[in-house]
Amino acid sequence: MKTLVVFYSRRGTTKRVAQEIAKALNADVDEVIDKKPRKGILGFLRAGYDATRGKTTEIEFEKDPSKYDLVVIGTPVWNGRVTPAIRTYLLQNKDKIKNAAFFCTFAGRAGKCLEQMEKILGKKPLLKKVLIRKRLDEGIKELVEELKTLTGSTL
Ligand SMILES: Cc1cc2nc3c(=O)[nH]c(=O)nc-3n(C[C@H](O)[C@H](O)[C@H](O)COP(=O)(O)O)c2cc1C
Repeated sequence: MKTLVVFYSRRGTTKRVAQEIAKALNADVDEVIDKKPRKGILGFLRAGYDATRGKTTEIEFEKDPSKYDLVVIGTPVWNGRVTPAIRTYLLQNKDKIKNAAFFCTFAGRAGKCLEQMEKILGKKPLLKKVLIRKRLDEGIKELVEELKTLTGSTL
């Protein structure tokens, strides 16, 4: 059963989750790069604005999701929403994703991030998980267990 973990991360939190679950599941990892500058105060402000407006962006990634049975997709929450990078990834790859699982990392309010991802993909993910930053270790442990159950039984 081939699993790919795809993520976007501005500050490394979502990256850490993606790397740890990929290791635990023996899965491949692919980082989505947002070509728009997101660093500094201007980058931060633009990030929130673009997420709120539902903007797409220019992205780079390497792996072909159609080669996998399950694609786990992770994003930070920006203004209660999915990031432009993962919005764009989902739009570009929705026909190539057979089965999806979603997770997001956030500081205090996950908003409608995961619901947005589901809507963009156009089908129900097999699993949805929110991970609050202050209890990240706990969240990673739970997510790994849930994904192991999923990959052991459903696929
Ligand atoms: C532009 C911007 C908007 C954010 N909006 C929210 C939000 O609405 N709710 C929340 O809980 N956290 C919000 N955060 C915090 C991030 O979701 C959180 O720190 C996340 O874990 C960062 O992931 P990363 O380190 O992979 O970039 C926001 C962060 C940024 C940069």
